[in-house]
Amino acid sequence: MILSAEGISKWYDTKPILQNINFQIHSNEWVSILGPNGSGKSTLLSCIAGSTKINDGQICLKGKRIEKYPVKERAKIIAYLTQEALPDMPNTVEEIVRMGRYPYKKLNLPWYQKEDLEIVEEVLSFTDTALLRKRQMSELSGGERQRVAIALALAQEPEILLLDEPTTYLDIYYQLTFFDLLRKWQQKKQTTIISVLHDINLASLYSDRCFLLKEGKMVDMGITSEIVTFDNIKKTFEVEPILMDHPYQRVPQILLKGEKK
Ligand SMILES: Nc1ncnc2c1ncn2[C@@H]1O[C@H](COP(=O)(O)OP(=O)(O)OP(=O)(O)O)[C@@H](O)[C@H]1O
Repeated sequence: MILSAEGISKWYDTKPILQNINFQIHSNEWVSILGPNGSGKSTLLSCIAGSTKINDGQICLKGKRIEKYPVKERAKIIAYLTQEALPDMPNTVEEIVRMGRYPYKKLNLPWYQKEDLEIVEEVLSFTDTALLRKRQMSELSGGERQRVAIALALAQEPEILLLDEPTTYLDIYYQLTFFDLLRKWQQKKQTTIISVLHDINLASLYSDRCFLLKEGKMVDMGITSEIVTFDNIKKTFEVEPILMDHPYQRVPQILLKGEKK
């Protein structure tokens, strides 16, 4: 087990945001966190990243409480791609992706060793950002920025990759390319992926397990095909979906009914 949460709760002022959340995540799993707007998904991810302090319970990373890790040590294990796009920085794409190697910088040695530059090349090519390497962030489109942010996270070579709505700015070509790429990366590097997703169909296609959150509580968790059910979707999102079996992948996919004109 690489990560565990025991009875975690979070509140702002007196408002409960996460209530008594428990889970265990194993190495090399892909877990998606699903739930309606405001259900606490991003907060949960931020707590796992160690960026938001919990008020109760504990989160353990490789058997040690997350708050005990020095930031640089934690960054070697966890990369966290937040919902906010990368800010405009006066740097080229290549320089930004190289920043992902910072946690590995050794005292009294230059920032980039040969292996750092090799991994930067690998992620630039993996994320299809090599052609953008000399461009400034301010010159990039939303989707291009998103791919640079992903490249930066991968350059950290994390054992756990936390992704908060990673497809927001991506068209369907890059959504699929990105998820296929992540799966390849996961197989190659044995990465554990935890993603907050709104797209239930993508979650169903790519995740091993799903957590279903509503109003800060865990409604259900388990193997994706057992979580993406009519009853769960209705109960959690208050929408009645049509559930279909994907003709090739044999996983559940949802269709929305909508009103006919
Ligand atoms: N810093 C904060 N201070 C006060 N309340 C907050 C703060 N951050 C989040 N919240 C509240 O916590 C609740 C959960 O927010 P969170 O962003 O975790 O939900 P979410 O499930 O990721 O939502 P979405 O799908 O809309 O992104 C919301 O009601 C939000 O307003």
